Amino acid sequence: ILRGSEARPHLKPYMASLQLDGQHVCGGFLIAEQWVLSAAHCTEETDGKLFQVLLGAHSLTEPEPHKRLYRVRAQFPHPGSNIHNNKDDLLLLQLEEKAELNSDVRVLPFQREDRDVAADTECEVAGWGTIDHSGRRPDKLQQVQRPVISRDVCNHRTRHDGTVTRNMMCTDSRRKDTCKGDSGGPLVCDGVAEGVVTAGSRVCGNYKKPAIYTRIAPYAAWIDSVMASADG
Ligand SMILES: NCc1cccc(NC(=O)c2cccc3[nH]c(C(N)=O)cc23)c1
Repeated sequence: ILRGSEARPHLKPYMASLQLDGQHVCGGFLIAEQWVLSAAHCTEETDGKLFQVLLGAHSLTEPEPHKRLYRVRAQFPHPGSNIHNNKDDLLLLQLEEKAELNSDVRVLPFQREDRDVAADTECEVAGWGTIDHSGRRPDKLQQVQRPVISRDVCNHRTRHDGTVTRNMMCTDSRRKDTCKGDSGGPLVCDGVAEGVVTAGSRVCGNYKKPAIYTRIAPYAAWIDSVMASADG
């Protein structure tokens, strides 16, 4: 998160850190006791290894009362996701066991009504992604509030030039923005997860490249079917 602020500890108890060998790679969030939603692009450089999922954390390194690392039983990238574009950039992770829910670990509801969030709506995004252009990484969860911009503005030829589909949404990226390592985290508007951070053009903090999110509502049926079909 560029030019955000430290989140109030454990006030976003749905936040997950997807880790490999103890390193934060991507964000994610708890959508059910045994399920985390993130971005399919996060698996690009994992060489087939399964993530571990850190829940209940504010600091990535300090001991905290309800912080716990969960193993992943299975990972389900959306079948339409691919490395060449941002389409269907969603990843479902089934935890080895149900997460223990408590004051620091909580499920976040996601939007099921497929209707665009109005432009200028202020939404919040959080993550342990890079906090400056030198790629510095935070120890503590960061957050930033960003206004939604219309798909038409986001698709202007000087911005994302028509690549933003109806299954995506955008927020203004002037100065304050998402960045490397924030992918997979939720865009929360009025307490509901409306989108999942995607790297898009990978650019951070440049108003000409608004942040792009995969809208969740169009994928509610896919999410429900994967959760229903997986064992346990
Ligand atoms: N503001 C939109 C936004 C949201 C989330 C992430 C990103 N930016 C990256 O993720 C990124 C940035 C720079 C070099 C990078 N290299 C790689 C990579 N996978 O090799 C990713 C990146 C941008």
